[in-house]
Amino acid sequence: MMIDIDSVSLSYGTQRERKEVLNNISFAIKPHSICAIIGPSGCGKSSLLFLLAGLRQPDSGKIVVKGNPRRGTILQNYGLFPWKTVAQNIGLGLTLQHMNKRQIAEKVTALIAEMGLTGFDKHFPSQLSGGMQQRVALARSLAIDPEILLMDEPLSSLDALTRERLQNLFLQVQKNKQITAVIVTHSIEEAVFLGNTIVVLSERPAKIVQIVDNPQAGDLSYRGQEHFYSRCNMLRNLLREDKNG
Ligand SMILES: Nc1ncnc2c1ncn2[C@@H]1O[C@H](COP(=O)(O)OP(=O)(O)OP(=O)(O)O)[C@@H](O)[C@H]1O
Repeated sequence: MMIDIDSVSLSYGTQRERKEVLNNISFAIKPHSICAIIGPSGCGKSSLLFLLAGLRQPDSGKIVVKGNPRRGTILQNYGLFPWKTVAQNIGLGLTLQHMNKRQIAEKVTALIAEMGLTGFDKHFPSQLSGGMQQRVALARSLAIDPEILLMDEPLSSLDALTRERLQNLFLQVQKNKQITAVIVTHSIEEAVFLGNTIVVLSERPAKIVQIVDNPQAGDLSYRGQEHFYSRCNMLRNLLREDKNG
């Protein structure tokens, strides 16, 4: 296993006013696979991603990441710097690693082309559509050649077709570069299309409702298949049962 999440619990607040967010969460993520995390709004998905990114520590339990992989993270709202251009935003991680300027420029140019952003390198984020900003955020996290990519709603607020195009693009990159990815999503279809494993969380405090094995994920033709719809329905029922139950 690449990542082992073992009996993890987390709360916010003080002793007197504790808000329990994650309750005894355990699952494992295989190398080079995609794990989708889905659950009701506010249940604790982003908090779980924060723990995986090492930005926060659990109250109890542990998260073990094998080796010392390079981790790329895309937090909600893409985290782009508005005063930096597309090229500067994408090259940020490399600049921080003190890579030389020529190498950064080469890598950034290649990523800009890969993400279909050619001609926009000198633009600022505010001059781009939401979908383009999300591609910049994806390019920035890919620039450091992450072995693990952690993403919080990276494709939200896109129209359906742009979202599907970016999902396809992401799948191709993830396969080519053998990335282990975790994606937090509100979208049942996205979880089923991308997630080799789908972790279904309950209302807060989030417990595991089910861990769904989804071997067909990663196949670009999956969306059009009968089985895709039955998987989506199964997931919808799991989420609904939890809400009603
Ligand atoms: N730093 C914090 N301090 C206190 N409470 C917090 C903090 N961060 C998140 N919370 C609360 O913890 C709960 C879980 O938040 P989190 O963002 O993890 O949920 P989520 O499932 O990602 O939500 P959404 O689906 O709406 O993005 C929410 O009730 C939120 O208000």
